[in-house]
Amino acid sequence: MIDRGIAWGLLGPREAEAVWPRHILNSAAVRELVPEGTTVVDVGSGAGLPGIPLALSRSDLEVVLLEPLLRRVTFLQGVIDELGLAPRVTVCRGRAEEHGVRYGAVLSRAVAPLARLIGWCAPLRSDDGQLLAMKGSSADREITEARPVLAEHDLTAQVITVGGDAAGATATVVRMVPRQMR
Ligand SMILES: C[S@@+](CC[C@H](N)C(=O)[O-])C[C@H]1O[C@@H](n2cnc3c(N)ncnc32)[C@H](O)[C@@H]1O
Repeated sequence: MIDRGIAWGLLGPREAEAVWPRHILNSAAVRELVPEGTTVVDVGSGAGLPGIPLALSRSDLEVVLLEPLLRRVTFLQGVIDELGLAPRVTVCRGRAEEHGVRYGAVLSRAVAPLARLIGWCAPLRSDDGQLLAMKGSSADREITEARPVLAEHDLTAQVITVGGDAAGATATVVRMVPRQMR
């Protein structure tokens, strides 16, 4: 699977060794924050991150991988078929701002600065849903920059570090919920 990701240009050749900690375990770490049995959209899924590791580690979730680029959508459909994840996991070709479906968890990793991401993702959140944006060390700065957009959507943001169990990978996630849900 890693070879195929490199062949398809979805992973750098020098990234092969780091795939487990940097991509797969980092992605799976977000499972701690996703409520049981909910619907999830992975916005800008790319090579299936974080949606595929999340779906593999949480069989209670229905996961939609949302991705605008045809080549990546074709790759993702191949991964879903090979891993036997259908119909629980599906791929949808499209852009977040045009998707128009609502989910319990709107997930993203390395897609856009938080302020832009909120504008795309907030309309995809169900009434009791949350936005989960996987970010690195820029999380606090991005929250500060996104304050006007957070207010516009009546959302509050919190930085949470997840993972760090025996597998060792951690992830920094910005969790956004309506002010009254906090
Ligand atoms: C840097 S890649 C990250 C892929 C993956 N999430 C990861 O962590 O490796 C960003 C992805 O977001 C997708 N993307 C860009 N704009 C988007 C939009 N408006 N809606 C949905 N996906 C978008 C791109 O096609 C690309 O696959």
